[in-house]
Amino acid sequence: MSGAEREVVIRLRGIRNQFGTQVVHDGLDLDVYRGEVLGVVGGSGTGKSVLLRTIVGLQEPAAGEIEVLGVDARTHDEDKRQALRRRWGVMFQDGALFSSLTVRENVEVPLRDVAAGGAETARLDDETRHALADLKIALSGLPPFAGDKYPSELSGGMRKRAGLARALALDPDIVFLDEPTAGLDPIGAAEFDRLIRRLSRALGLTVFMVTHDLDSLHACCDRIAVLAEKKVLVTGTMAEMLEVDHPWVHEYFHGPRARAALASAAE
Ligand SMILES: Nc1ncnc2c1ncn2[C@@H]1O[C@H](COP(=O)(O)OP(=O)(O)OP(=O)(O)O)[C@@H](O)[C@H]1O
Repeated sequence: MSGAEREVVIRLRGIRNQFGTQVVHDGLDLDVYRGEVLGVVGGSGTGKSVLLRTIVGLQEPAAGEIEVLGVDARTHDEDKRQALRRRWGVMFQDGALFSSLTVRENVEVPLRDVAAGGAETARLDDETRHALADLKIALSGLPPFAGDKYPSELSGGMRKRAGLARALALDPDIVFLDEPTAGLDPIGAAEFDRLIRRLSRALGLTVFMVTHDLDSLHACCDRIAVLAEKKVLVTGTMAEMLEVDHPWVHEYFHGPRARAALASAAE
């Protein structure tokens, strides 16, 4: 399907972010299509995490338009913003789990929030909420016993899966992942990549993934967006990235690590 026929679920236009005199983004545009896994890459400090935070409303841009699922994400209508927030899930780098809650209780947090918001799920009883949480825990590839564990009792990889389970709690249209494979060993990272790919395909999830991991780009991303020069410099498939004539992009996609990732993807 060509880009013109696909549904745009995230549309950014003219985004500007700055901290004091430091301009991180200026005139940044990006379209993300429904059902795709988009990998967002760029040098350190190019503003990948700031971009993610901007889309999910944790960072107010100095300028620009943000449309998510057809809704103006910068609307001042708090009800609209809340309704939109329920349609995406976010997994931060360290999982950002509450350490005093079990994994199941962590996954239940968004389900409780929805109930508190008085939406149609307000009648969720404890048993249903537990069952829904357990479903997301299983979907994220965790064993059933993980639900009763506290985050500190889990491995790094399991904590990430728990963070993913929480991000999936409300059956989101879009999942935002901030460096999901950082800190995982190569086997754990490859398993996580496969999980993301499977979930995206099975659930029709759109995935916005900030990553440094070239293996992940090969294994699970449909498209890649490169941040450089304060904007999205280029978007395209991995094959298209190999053709881009820009010093950072060339070094990144042709350097020794890229060659190793390409070789292992071909195995
Ligand atoms: N809350 C903040 N206050 C001031 N400066 C910030 C803030 N958040 C981010 N920055 C700055 O914005 C720039 C981009 O940060 P960001 O974390 O998005 O980079 P990144 O591309 O994700 O980097 P990395 O790959 O190293 O994680 C950095 O220079 C950072 O110091």
